[in-house]
Amino acid sequence: MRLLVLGAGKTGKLVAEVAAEHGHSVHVLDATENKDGAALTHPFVTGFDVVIDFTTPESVITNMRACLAVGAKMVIGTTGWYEKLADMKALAERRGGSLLYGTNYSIGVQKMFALARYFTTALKESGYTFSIEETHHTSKVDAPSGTALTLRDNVASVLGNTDIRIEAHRVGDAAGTHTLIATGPNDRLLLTHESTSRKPFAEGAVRAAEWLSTHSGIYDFQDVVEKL
Ligand SMILES: NC(=O)C1=CN([C@@H]2O[C@H](COP(=O)(O)OP(=O)(O)OC[C@H]3O[C@@H](n4cnc5c(N)ncnc54)[C@H](OP(=O)(O)O)[C@@H]3O)[C@@H](O)[C@H]2O)C=CC1
Ligand SMILES: O=C(O)C1=N[C@H](C(=O)O)C[C@H](O)C1
Repeated sequence: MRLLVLGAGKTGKLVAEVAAEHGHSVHVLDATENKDGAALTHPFVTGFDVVIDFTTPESVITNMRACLAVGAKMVIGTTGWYEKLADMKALAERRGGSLLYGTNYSIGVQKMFALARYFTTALKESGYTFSIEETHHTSKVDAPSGTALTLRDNVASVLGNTDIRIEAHRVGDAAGTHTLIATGPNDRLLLTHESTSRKPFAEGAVRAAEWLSTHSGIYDFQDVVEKL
């Protein structure tokens, strides 16, 4: 597969490494090479099977506008842009582009979402209230994390309301820790996922790109992860 990786930061670099390990041909564009999406011309983008984006909440919108408009297939890892999700879906539909987006490509976190639904179901009738804490590195630009928002959606789908507080912490180089807390009058239950490496994000994103290369449409990673 011919892969274009946008972003050569902490995660983009790992995505390129993993994709090369999987035998794909990989081209990476950093911020200088792709300022304001300048590199994403029609002939350039259509030379790739899938584009993977790990950039910033601002750049990813410009990148999606350029790539989806020419019918490209995109896997989006970047978080913090979801107020534009409906616009991007509409663009992809209009122009025949494919879009697979996910707040967390780690399989462990995807399992946590399923466990969170079970955890909430088991505790909701017993008077517990639910909250979320997330901890990331100090250079993270969005808060709360995309994963915390998806975790909240999973809990809310069981509770029937979104009354779930999220507390965000920024500490050192933390790769990402998410905890769902159920608080009762006399005790607390905690469900925690702690990333000890960024590699699983890259592994999941490359697997998502491999899957998307043979599918068309618009997908949330959590809805297709079991099919990869
Ligand atoms: N869904 C998931 O599983 C995961 C999602 N993420 C998300 O991915 C995003 C990136 O995270 P992370 O790698 O940690 O961040 P980094 O800051 O380490 O990397 C982002 C990189 O993108 C570059 N960049 C900015 N604009 C462009 C552009 N137009 N074209 C190409 N490159 C560009 C930046 O360059 P410069 O610094 O020079 O501006 C930077 O090197 C974040 O939104 C994060 O939340 C992260 C991990 C997992
Ligand atoms: O910025 C990060 O580092 C991460 N971002 C994603 C998020 O916002 O949930 C996924 C992971 O937690 C790492």
